[in-house]
Amino acid sequence: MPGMKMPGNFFLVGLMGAGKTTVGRTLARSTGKTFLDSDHEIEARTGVRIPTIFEMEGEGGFRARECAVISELTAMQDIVLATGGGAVLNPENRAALRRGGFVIYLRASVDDLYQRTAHDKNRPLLQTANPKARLAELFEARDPLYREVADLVMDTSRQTVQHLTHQLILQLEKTLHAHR
Ligand SMILES: Nc1ncnc2c1ncn2[C@@H]1O[C@H](COP(=O)(O)OP(=O)(O)O)[C@@H](O)[C@H]1O
Ligand SMILES: O=C(O)C1=C[C@@H](OP(=O)(O)O)[C@@H](O)[C@H](O)C1
Ligand SMILES: [Mg+2]
Repeated sequence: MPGMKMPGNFFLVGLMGAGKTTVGRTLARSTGKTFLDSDHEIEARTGVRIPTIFEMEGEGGFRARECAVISELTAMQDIVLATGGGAVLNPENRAALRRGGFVIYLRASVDDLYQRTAHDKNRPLLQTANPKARLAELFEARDPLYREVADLVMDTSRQTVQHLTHQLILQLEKTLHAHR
């Protein structure tokens, strides 16, 4: 639905491999909004990739940078923001997300998340002996936090990115219309 205009910001949350970055980009294109990704923003500001930040500053250093970026980006207008999977861990970030826009939780099964992230070396938290077990732990710990901030929960299992984007736009139109 290119050219269709909807008001406000859309923020995507969910685990690694949920499709926040991929779906966020297509959703922005379809709604005429600016696409931003908190991880890309952190990489642009530091000049290094995410794994290097984890190596040099630990997860705590990364989270501090993520919090600063989320605070800034959630105050912008007419954007689609793909957050990093751990952004919801910080209550400040959760408040900023809820305050600044319409929050969409992209949900997927652990099996799907694992398949989508298995060959990617850019997620330091999954560089373990058993990344699938790690994803299952993260799912357990974070699913309630994603639900807490979400205005809309979208199941992404066995759905193409194109189909999901289309479904999302239909859902958003319906929800935003009902709240008018
Ligand atoms: N609905 C989907 N179906 C199949 N593959 C997907 C889907 N969404 C994302 N992917 C793929 O999964 C990988 C991770 O997607 P990404 O957008 O980086 O997730 P996130 O930003 O949530 O970690 C990418 O290779 C992407 O092409
Ligand atoms: O879940 C997490 O804690 C993380 C998710 C990553 O983003 P994606 O969810 O886009 O993979 C990235 O922010 C970092 O590796 C930490
Ligand atoms: Mg991403």
